[in-house]
Amino acid sequence: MDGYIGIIVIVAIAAVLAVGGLFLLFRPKAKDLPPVQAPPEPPAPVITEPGTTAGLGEEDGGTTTTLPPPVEELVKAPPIEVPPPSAGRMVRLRGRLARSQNVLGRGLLELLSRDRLDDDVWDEIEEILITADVGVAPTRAMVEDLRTKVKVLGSRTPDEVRRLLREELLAQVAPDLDRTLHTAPTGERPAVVLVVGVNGTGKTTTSGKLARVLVGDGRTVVLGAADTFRAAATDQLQTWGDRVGASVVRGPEGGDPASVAFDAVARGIEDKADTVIIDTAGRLHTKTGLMDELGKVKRVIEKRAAVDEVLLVLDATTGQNGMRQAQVFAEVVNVTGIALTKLDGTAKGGIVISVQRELGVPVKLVGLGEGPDDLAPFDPEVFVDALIGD
Ligand SMILES: Nc1nc2c(ncn2[C@@H]2O[C@H](COP(=O)(O)OP(=O)(O)OP(=O)(O)O)[C@@H](O)[C@H]2O)c(=O)[nH]1
Repeated sequence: MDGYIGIIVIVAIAAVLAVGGLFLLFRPKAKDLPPVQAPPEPPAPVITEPGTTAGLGEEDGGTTTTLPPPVEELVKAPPIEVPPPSAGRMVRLRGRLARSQNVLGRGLLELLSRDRLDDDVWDEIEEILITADVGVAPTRAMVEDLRTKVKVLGSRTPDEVRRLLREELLAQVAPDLDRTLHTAPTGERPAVVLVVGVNGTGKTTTSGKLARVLVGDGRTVVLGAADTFRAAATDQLQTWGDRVGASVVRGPEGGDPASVAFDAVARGIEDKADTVIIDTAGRLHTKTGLMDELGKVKRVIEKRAAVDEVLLVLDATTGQNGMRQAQVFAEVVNVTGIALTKLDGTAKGGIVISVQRELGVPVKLVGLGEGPDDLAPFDPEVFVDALIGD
C-alpha cells in the first residue's frame, strides 16, 4: 500500500512539474504582446472667430482665446477711377515702340540712304524685314517696290528716303482697313465683345483695359468672366471691373463658360449697359475642343443678343508661333479684329503687317505696356511715324 502511495505522489509531482515547464515554455513573451497605446491627449481648445485672435493666455498655458474688443471697422470701397478717353492714346504711347524703331525703322533708313544700293544692301534690307516679322510675302513685295522707286528717284536726299519708306510701310499696314471697334449698343441691347486667344497672351488684361477704354469714352460696361478654367483670371477681371465701376459676372471655378457668358449678356440687358465684354478661356487642346467650347459660348450668347465683335488677342513677342495659334482661332470663330499686345517689348513690330495679311483681319487695338491705360486704338499713321522716327 505504502508503495502505491509513493508511486501516486511521484506521478503527481511529475505532472505538476510537467505543467509548470510547459507554461514556462509557451507563456507569451513581451515582444509578442500588442503595443500598449497611450490614451490620446485631448485637443487644445482653440476658438477663433472672425476678427478675433487665438493667442497664448497668461494663466492657462495657451488654451484660451483672446478676443479683441468688438470694434467694427469701416471698410471703405476704393474710389472709382475715371480713365482718360481713348483718343490720342497711341500718340502718347508711341515712344513705347522704341525697340521696333531702332531695329526696323532706323535700320531701313540707314540702308536706304547709302549711295550705292547693291544686292548685298538689298539682302540686308530683306533680312531686317524678315527679322521684324513682316512676313515673307510682304517683305518680297516691299523690296521689289522700293527697288523700283529708288531707281526712279536716282540720287536720294534724306527727306526723300524717309518719305519713300513711310509710303511703303503705310501701304503695307493698310490704312484704309475699317478699324471700328463695334461697342455701341443697338436699340435696347448692349454690344457684345467676345475676347478670344491663347492664355498668357494678355487676354484678361486686355479685357480689363478695354473696359477702361470704353468707360473713359463714356460707355457703361459689364464684364463676363467666362474663363472659368483659371480662378485667378476671374479675380483679375473683378479687380479691373471694380476699379472703373463695371459689374463683373462670374461663375464657379470650372463651371460652364457659356452659362457665364449668357448671364453676363442678360445682366447687360437688364442694366441697360452699352457694352458687354466677355473674357473666354483659350486652352488650345484640340481644334474640335476649342470649336465646341467657343462655338457653344457664341451660340448661347446669341439667344439673347448678337455678338458684335470677336477680338483675337495676340502676343506680338511670340512671332510665327503666335501666328499659327491665331490661325486656329480664326478657323474656329469669325474673328473681326485683332488686339496685338506687348508691342512695347519687341523689335518685331512688323507683325502688324503679317498678321493682317495672313488672317485678313485688321489690328484694332495695340497693347503698349503693363499700365492700365496702355491699350490704344491702332492708328496706322502714328505707328509708321513712330517706326521711322520724327
Ligand atoms: N509689356 C506688356 N505686357 C502686357 C501687355 N498686355 C498684357 N501684358 C502682360 O502679360 C501678362 C499676361 O496677361 P494676362 O492678361 O494674365 O494673360 P491672359 O491671356 O489673360 O492669360 P489667362 O488669364 O491665363 O488667359 C500680364 O503680366 C500682363 O501685364 C502689353 O501690352 N505690354
